This record gives sequence, C-alpha cells and structure tokens, in this order.
Amino acid sequence: MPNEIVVAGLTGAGVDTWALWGKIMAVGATATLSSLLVVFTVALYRNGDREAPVALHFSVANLCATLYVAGDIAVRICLLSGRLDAVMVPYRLSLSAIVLALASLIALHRVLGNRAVPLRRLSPIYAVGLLLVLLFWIDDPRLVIASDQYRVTPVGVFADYGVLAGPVYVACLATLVAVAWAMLRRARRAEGRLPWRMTVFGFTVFFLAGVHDTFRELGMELLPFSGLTLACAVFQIGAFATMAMHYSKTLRERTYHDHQMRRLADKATRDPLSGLFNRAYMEQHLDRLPAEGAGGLLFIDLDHFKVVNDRYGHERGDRLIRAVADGIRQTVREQDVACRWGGDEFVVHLSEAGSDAALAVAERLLRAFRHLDPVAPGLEMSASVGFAQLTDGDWRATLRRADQALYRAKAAGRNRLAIAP
Ligand SMILES: Nc1nc2c(ncn2[C@@H]2O[C@H](COP(=O)(O)OP(=O)(O)OP(=O)(O)O)[C@@H](O)[C@H]2O)c(=O)[nH]1
Repeated sequence: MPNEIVVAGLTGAGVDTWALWGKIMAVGATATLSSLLVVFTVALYRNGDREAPVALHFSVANLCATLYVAGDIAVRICLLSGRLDAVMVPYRLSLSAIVLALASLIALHRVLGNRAVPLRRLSPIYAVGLLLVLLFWIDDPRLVIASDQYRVTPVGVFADYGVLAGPVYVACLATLVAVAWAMLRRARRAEGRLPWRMTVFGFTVFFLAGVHDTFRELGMELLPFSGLTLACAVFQIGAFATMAMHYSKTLRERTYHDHQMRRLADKATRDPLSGLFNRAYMEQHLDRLPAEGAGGLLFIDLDHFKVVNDRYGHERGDRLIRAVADGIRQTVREQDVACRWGGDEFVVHLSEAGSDAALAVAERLLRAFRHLDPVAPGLEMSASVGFAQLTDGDWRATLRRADQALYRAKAAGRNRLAIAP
C-alpha cells in the first residue's frame, strides 16, 4: 500500500502525532476509571449489594468502550509505524469491543428492570455477542469480515466486509432500536430514573455514532472523525458522571440508613441516663462468655443514694448517676464492659481479672467517686463494691456471689470492696 495514501488517511482522519498522544492519554484515564469501577463492582458483590449487577454490566460496557478506543489507537500506530500487516488485529479488537459493549448495555437494560435476574438468564445475550465477535476473527469470505483486506481512505481505515455484514448490521440495529424503545417506555415509570437515563443515553450515543459511521463508510462525511471513537469518549464521560451522581445518592441514603440503624442499636443496648450499656446488653454479653469463664464481675451500689434524692431532688440524683457512670468509664479498661444494672447499681465485667486486679480497679473507682463534683456542700459520694471471680460459664451464680459480697461491704461500713470467697 503506497505510503501517501496512508498519510492522507491519517491526516484526513484528523490523526497527527499530537492527536494520537491526546487519545493515548484519554484512554489511559478511562482505563484507570474503568478499573476503579471493576474494583467498586467487586466490593458491591462482596457486600451482597443490590446495585452490584447494574455495576457489573456497566463495568463490562465501559471496559469494552476503553478497549475500542485502545484498538483504534493501535490501528493508527500500526499505520504510522508502517506495520500495515498488523492493522487488522486491533481493527478486529475494536469491532469486538463494540459488539460486547452493546451486549453489555442490553444486559444492563435487563438487570435495571429486575436486579434479581440470574446471570445465566443473561448469558444468551453475551453468547450472541461472542458469536458475532467470532465472526470478526474468522478469515472467511462468507463471514462478516471477509479477509485481511482493508482500505485506507481519506476518512480512515475500513475492512473489506463479507456478505454477512449487511444482515448482521441490520439485526444489531433492529435489536438496539427495540431495546432502546422498551427502555424509554420503562423510564417513564421508573422510580430511580438515573440508571435508566444513563442507559438510554449510552444507546442513543452509540446509535447516532453507528448511523454517522455508516454514512461515512458510504462516502458521505458528516464529521471529520470516527463517530464511534467520539461516542465512546462521550459515553464514558457521561456515564461516569451519571454513575457518580447515582452512587453518591445511594451512598447518602445508605449513610443515613446506617446512622439510623446505629441509633436504633444504640437505643436498644444503652442506658439513656448514664450512657453506659444497659442490663439487657450485659446479660447478652455474659451469655456469650466461654464456658470456662473469663475474668470477674464487680457489683457496685452507691451508698445512701436515697438521701440524695430525698434531700436534693431526683434531678440532682440523675446528675450524680451520670457523674458516677463517667467515673466508671474513665476507670475501667477498654476491653471491660460496664453497665447500669438498674437504679443506683452498676455491674462491670472485668476481663482477665483476678482478686488483686479487682482490688486495684475497685480502689480506683472508690477514689474516683470520692472526687465527684459534690451534689451538695458537705455530701461526699461513696459506693460499696462486691467482686466475684467467673470460674465457670454460670455468670448468674457469679453475680449472686458478687451481690452477697456487696452486702457484706455495706454491712462492714460501706465505701469498700468485699471479695466473694
Ligand atoms: N435520681 C434517680 N434515682 C433513682 C433512679 N433509679 C433509682 N433511684 C433511686 O435510687 C435509690 C436507691 O436506693 P437504695 O439503693 O435502695 O438505697 P440507698 O439509699 O442507696 O442506700 P444503700 O444502698 O443501703 O447505701 C432509691 O431512692 C431510688 O428511688 C434514677 O434513675 N434516678
């Protein structure tokens, strides 16, 4: 093939070295975005997210679009570098990518209608796509691309198509029009319109590009470049923007939902006055302990708390309960679990604690209570504490022993720790 024709073809197609570099950079960026989308899709599948099938087919369409532009660049690089014998490989790759992108858009249309549709129900769509792709790669005069022959015209490179090309082209176009039409009808009824619009947008862009390139191949040039290359770029930019908008909305909704769930979970496990865990949570926590037992239980009861309520009112009593809870929170370790058992009683599960450790914690607690803000001048707060070691899985019996020890501490004059035998 004479080199002048090649150069004329390249110049005519608007491809000089700078434009080629621009394209290479663009395909690098879209490849990065497409890869990120694949990672995102995998994460959605791992979380069992209902958006995952949508993202999957969209990812495939996007990867194919990137592949198409990459193939198109490779065709031009082959021409520029004089590797004319290799032109058909990237050319066929581009065509294959387009067919698979379209198959993926059709599959996307199906999953947008029903996210629960199993993958195997969508496989015929991809199977037909792969069959067409196969036709592009077989070097037989009766099939879509007849042979390794191609023409370089002032508007680009064109393969020498076989007799099947016309019917295949018409069938593809008819399918596309049918699906696009069905989607438009559904879009009117859709609740979340963004994915629909994205797909309709994709179809429209590729359809217009296909029509443009058909005219171009027939010698009627509307735009001085390949419509499909432009369509891929427009589709990817538009689709990424739409996806970003769609998922930022989904993410906002999910964050709100998670926040609500956390609030509900908190409500169910927290004591509203003290902010410590509630009795129900502590019971659940102790139920989950290993059968051989772990650590021990501190049973704390404020001394003469009734006096505070009677003399200074319930509001001050509540303030004191909050202050005591803060004292407990600041004293115990992170792995220990503290709850308000009820009234002025608190239970702390000390993980991995023997009597010595319990003594140390109890001393720190009693000191902390003594230094609480006094509710009234002259009133010093104190508590009595009972401790029992968890020797087996029967935490209820252990708590009873801690309670008995607590009563001994009260009887012995309060403001102290008693350890259950
Ligand atoms: N302010 C306030 N008081 C409460 C709350 N729940 C229980 N109480 C009061 O806590 C007091 C508990 O008193 P007791 O533990 O029986 O007795 P005490 O006065 O602490 O005396 P000893 O335990 O024998 O040292 C009662 O007066 C209850 O009304 C609460 O949520 N807020």
